[in-house]
Amino acid sequence: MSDDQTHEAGKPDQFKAHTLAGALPWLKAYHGKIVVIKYGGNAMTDDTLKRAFAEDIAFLRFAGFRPVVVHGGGPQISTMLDRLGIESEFRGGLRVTTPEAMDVVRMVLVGQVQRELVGLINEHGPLAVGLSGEDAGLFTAEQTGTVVDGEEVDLGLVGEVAQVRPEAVLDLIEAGRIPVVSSVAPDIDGVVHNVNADSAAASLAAALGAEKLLVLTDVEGLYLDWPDPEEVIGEISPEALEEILPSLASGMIPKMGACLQAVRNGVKRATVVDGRQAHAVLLELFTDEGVGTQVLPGVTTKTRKAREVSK
Ligand SMILES: Nc1ncnc2c1ncn2[C@@H]1O[C@H](COP(=O)(O)OP(=O)(O)O)[C@@H](O)[C@H]1O
Ligand SMILES: CC(=O)N[C@@H](CCC(=O)OP(=O)(O)O)C(=O)O
Repeated sequence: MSDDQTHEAGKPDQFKAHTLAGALPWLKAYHGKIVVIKYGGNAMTDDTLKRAFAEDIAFLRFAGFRPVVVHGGGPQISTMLDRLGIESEFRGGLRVTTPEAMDVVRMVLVGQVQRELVGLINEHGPLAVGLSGEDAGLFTAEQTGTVVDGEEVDLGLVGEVAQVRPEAVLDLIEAGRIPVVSSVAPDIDGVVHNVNADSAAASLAAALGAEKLLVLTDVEGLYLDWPDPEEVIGEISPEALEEILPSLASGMIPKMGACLQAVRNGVKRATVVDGRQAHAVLLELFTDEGVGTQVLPGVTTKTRKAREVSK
C-alpha cells in the first residue's frame, strides 16, 4: 500500500476509533446501571427500525448497561380490534376497555408484540425474556378512570400500577438477561386490566431505582405549542411539567405524566425521544446532542427549533 492509500484507509478507522472513544464517559456513567426503555407502538411500525431497536438493546447489554424494555402496542391493538369488528375509543389518551377488548389487548401485547421483540433481541444471543404484569406478581393494578374537560370518565378495565414486585425482573437482570415487559396486570382479585405502557414503564423504573427512563415515540419530543411543530421542549423540570400537564393532548398526557411520575419517584431523569430515527436509543445514550425532551430536576425550560422544521 502506498503512503497515500494508508492515509486514506486510516480515515474511516480514525473516525471509528474517535466515535468509540467518545462513548467512554457514558460507558463509565451507566456501567451496571438499570435503564428502562419504553418502546411505543407508534415507533414500531417499520421492520428496519424494529431491528435497529433490537440491536441497540443488545448493544447496551454487551456494553455493561442493564436494559429493561417495556413495550406498547396501541396501533397494533387498534388494528386487531378493527379486524375483529370490536369498537374502541380513546379518552384522555387512554383506551376505553371492555372485557371483550381486554382479551384482545392481552393477546396482542403478550402474544404478538412482546413475542416479536423478544425474537428480534434474541437474534443477538439468548438474552431477552418476555413477561407481563401477571408474571410472578410483577404488577398489581388498580382500576382507574380519567377526567376529560372536568368530567369523570369510566374507562372500564383500565388500571394503574398500584404495586410492583420487581423480584422477577431483578432475577433476570442478575442472570444477564433482558426483561421485555407487557403492560397488562391483574388487580387484587385477579381481574386483568389494561395499563398504559408509559405509565407501567414509569412504575417499573421507579421500583427498580433506574438511572433513566427512556421513552421512544413517533414525534421529536414534547412540542411547545402542539399541534404547531415549530418548537420542541429540550429540557423541563418536574415542576414546570406539572404546570403544563393539564394542557397536553392525546397520547402525550399519559406519556409526560409517566415521565413526571418516574422522576418524582427517584428515577434520575426521563427522556422522550423520536423512535422514527434508527438507533434512537444509542443516539440518546451516547451523545450529548439535544435529542428529544428531557425531564430533569433543577433545570429551567429550554426549547429548540424542531428538526423537521429546520430541515
Ligand atoms: N405537545 C405534544 N407534543 C408532541 N406530541 C403530541 C403533543 N400532544 C399530543 N401529541 C400526540 O401524542 C402522540 C404520541 O403519543 P402516542 O400516540 O400514545 O405514542 P406511543 O404509541 O409512542 O406511546 C404524538 O404522535 C402526537 O400525535
Ligand atoms: C389503557 C391504554 O390505553 N392502554 C394501551 C396499552 C398499549 C400502549 O400503551 O401502547 P402505546 O405505548 O403504543 O401507546 C392501549 O390499549 O393502547
